Amino acid sequence: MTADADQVRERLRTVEDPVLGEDIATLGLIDDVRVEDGVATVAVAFNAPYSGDEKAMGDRIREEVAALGLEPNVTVSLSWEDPDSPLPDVRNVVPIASGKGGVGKTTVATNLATALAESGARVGLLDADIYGPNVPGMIGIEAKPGLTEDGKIIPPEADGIKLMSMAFLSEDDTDPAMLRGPMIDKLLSELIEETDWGHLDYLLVDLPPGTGDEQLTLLQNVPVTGAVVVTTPEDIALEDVRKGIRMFLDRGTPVLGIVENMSSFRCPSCGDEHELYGSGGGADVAAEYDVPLLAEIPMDPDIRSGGDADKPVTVLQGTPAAERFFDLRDRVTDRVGAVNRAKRAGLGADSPNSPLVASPEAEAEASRTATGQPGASGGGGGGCGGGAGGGGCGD
Ligand SMILES: Nc1ncnc2c1ncn2[C@@H]1O[C@H](COP(=O)(O)OP(=O)(O)OP(=O)(O)O)[C@@H](O)[C@H]1O
Repeated sequence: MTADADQVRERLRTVEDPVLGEDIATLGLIDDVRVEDGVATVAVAFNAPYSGDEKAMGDRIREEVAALGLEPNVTVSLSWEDPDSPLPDVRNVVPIASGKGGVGKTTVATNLATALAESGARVGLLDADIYGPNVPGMIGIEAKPGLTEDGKIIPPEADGIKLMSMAFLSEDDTDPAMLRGPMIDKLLSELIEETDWGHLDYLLVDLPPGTGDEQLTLLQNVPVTGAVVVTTPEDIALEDVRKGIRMFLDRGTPVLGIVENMSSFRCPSCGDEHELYGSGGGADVAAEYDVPLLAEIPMDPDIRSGGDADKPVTVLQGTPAAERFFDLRDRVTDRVGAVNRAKRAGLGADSPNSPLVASPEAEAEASRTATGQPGASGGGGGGCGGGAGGGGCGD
């Protein structure tokens, strides 16, 4: 006798989520199971294409279905997507931020974009650095955007990455030095919403450095999945990175993790890595806020020459630097997956194993409430409760 949909569902209770610590059925990650003509179609609420964790769970589902004598067909359901999003065809928006300039934010954004595209993901890169839009130079895109019949901007494409940049607007009368808050809001919103991105798995946004208006505009206007915060190991940069992390957490936007760039110097002659500015700073800040340290990228002549030659290092495969960016890609996609699944499962920051982190402000509010002290905010804190159905963090 062939197994029915209920038996398949029951069997899928043996498939554990490697991050959230429970099985995918209990977490509510199975949207639908149908059995027809010996084929079991299982629709899962995964949303991080090319995540190793999600691929592994997909394989486990296939194994269990096959063990019931059925042919597995695993599909990804997107029923939880927010139909009101200005970017309904973009699965994940991931800003790359830094507390201060010059720490390698653009280098990380371009290399991560290239590494994602290399794995087969559909990738967009938005260079939102109003004061120094340098992504087109770094990535080697010379083409200019076009226009669709209905007036949407068509982003130029290179190495599988669709790119929009403030630099494309600089030929008109837009002098960045003259831009003020509302104009920046308008330009950034236009760049995001008026671009015909098509279907994207990941839209990376190279934010301007700092914790000001532009960053907040982005957080208000698009549903951000989670941010990557870039720092160098020096103390001053680490103080800046704290501000950057708090900016996201206070607004209920998940932080995917920290990248410590230029964490050491890779000597091109001997291949050894030497620590120039001390070590462990990025790891300490990551531990302080309970977010992962996603990568420690050395200062590496391959990276600089890659950027200067208009080719990110991940294109120049086989270098030690390129490997670091491939590892970063794998950590980022897994974190994106974990954050989305936690939101879908309704696991807030206070749930064990949740990848979501409460903001320091929300924690302080919670402890004030617990000790009966009057609270400072009337709005219930930032937090990241994240319910199913596309609500919660980052929206
Ligand atoms: N790991 C690295 N090894 C060698 N050079 C690096 C590395 N990271 C960044 N650089 C170089 O440092 C310079 C600054 O990097 P980048 O432009 O990425 O910084 P940024 O944080 O985006 O700066 P800004 O805030 O000014 O936009 C570039 O010339 C880049 O090639």
